[in-house]
Amino acid sequence: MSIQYDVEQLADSYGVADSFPKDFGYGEEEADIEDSPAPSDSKPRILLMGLRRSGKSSIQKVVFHKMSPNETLFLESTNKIYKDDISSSSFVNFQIWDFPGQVDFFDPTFDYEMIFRGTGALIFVIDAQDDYVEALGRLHLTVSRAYRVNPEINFEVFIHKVDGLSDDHKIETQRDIHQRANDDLADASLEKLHLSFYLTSIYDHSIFEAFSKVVQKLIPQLPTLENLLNIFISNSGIEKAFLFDVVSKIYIATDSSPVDMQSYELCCDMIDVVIDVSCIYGLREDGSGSAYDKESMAIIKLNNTTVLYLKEVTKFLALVCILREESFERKGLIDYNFHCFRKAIHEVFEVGVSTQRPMGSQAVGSPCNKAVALNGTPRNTV
Ligand SMILES: Nc1nc2c(ncn2[C@@H]2O[C@H](COP(=O)(O)OP(=O)(O)OP(=O)(O)O)[C@@H](O)[C@H]2O)c(=O)[nH]1
Repeated sequence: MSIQYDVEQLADSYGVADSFPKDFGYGEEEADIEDSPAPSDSKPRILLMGLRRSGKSSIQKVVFHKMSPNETLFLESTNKIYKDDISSSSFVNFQIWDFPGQVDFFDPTFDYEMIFRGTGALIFVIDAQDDYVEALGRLHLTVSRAYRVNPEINFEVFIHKVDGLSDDHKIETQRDIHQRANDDLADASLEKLHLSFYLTSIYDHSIFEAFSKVVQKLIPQLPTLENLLNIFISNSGIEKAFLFDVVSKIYIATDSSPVDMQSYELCCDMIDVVIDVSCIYGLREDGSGSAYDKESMAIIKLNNTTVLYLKEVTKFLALVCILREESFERKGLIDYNFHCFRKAIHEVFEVGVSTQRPMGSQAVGSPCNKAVALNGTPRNTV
């Protein structure tokens, strides 16, 4: 039995008009994209805002630059907006803007309208170990201003540094912040402004999980990716599958069964192991080559009859699956289904690329044929 028919049909029938991501693989498109990248300022943004020392730079460094959490203790205070373009190394085709806590961005010389107009998500970081009354005031001011400029922004609140709190305290803090923030919005007649809350810490996987959810909301192809994963796992006897952005360990999609933190952590750890081993033993003698390429795959058998299976999907994406040992006996079937799945994923994004380039004349990412949608995701103007 194979899933070839289903997934191909799905990919074919999916009229992708969006260009996310700009670069998903190898070959021709890549050269064009490299040749004419979109001006970095026109890329959709994820803003990191919050009071001083709330942990904004640490989040960005840990998630996108592999900084170890302990090293963040030595981070200096940010004193100007730091724009981080991570799209060259990651599937996540966004700019992350880290704001210095002390800047008054409502200063008249500060063009906040321009900033909010091109924003996909605004992450407001609140230090849960500190008194958060001032932070709540600033949260309200920030989101209400941003909402007036661009109501399509996703507003995400990271209740951060929860590693220092007991489980009960965490829940109580979240409830209290949720209640007060929404009361403030109701008082300002902004009930339509929706805030999403996450408990996060850089000392565990919660920050990666929260960032995954933020990024997923900005991926127009998400429902298709989920469908493909559902079809793949149900036809292959797999229990859970994540499509990972390898560099950041953000999962950009998973099947529709619930995510439990332990499975996610296991898969993250597997990516670390594969990349670390590959960096040490996988490169050529002169140090050339890549730690992650088309050949990348790994199988880890755990002592509880669970198997972890990782395979390369695109230059930036890996599929990591969790399955029982007995299902893994049908590895041939799984590999065949994976082959179809991989092809479908490439097609999903290829459709987006080809609809962007009539007669091959326009490079993907060219500002001429791409606009930023209201929610900040790249959108085809044709
Ligand atoms: N316990 C704990 N400490 C954290 C966490 N995240 C960040 N920190 C610490 O918080 C301090 C401030 O972090 P920064 O990332 O510099 O904060 P910031 O919001 O960028 O600060 P400004 O640049 O001044 O706006 C550092 O000492 C970090 O180590 C966390 O999840 N848990």
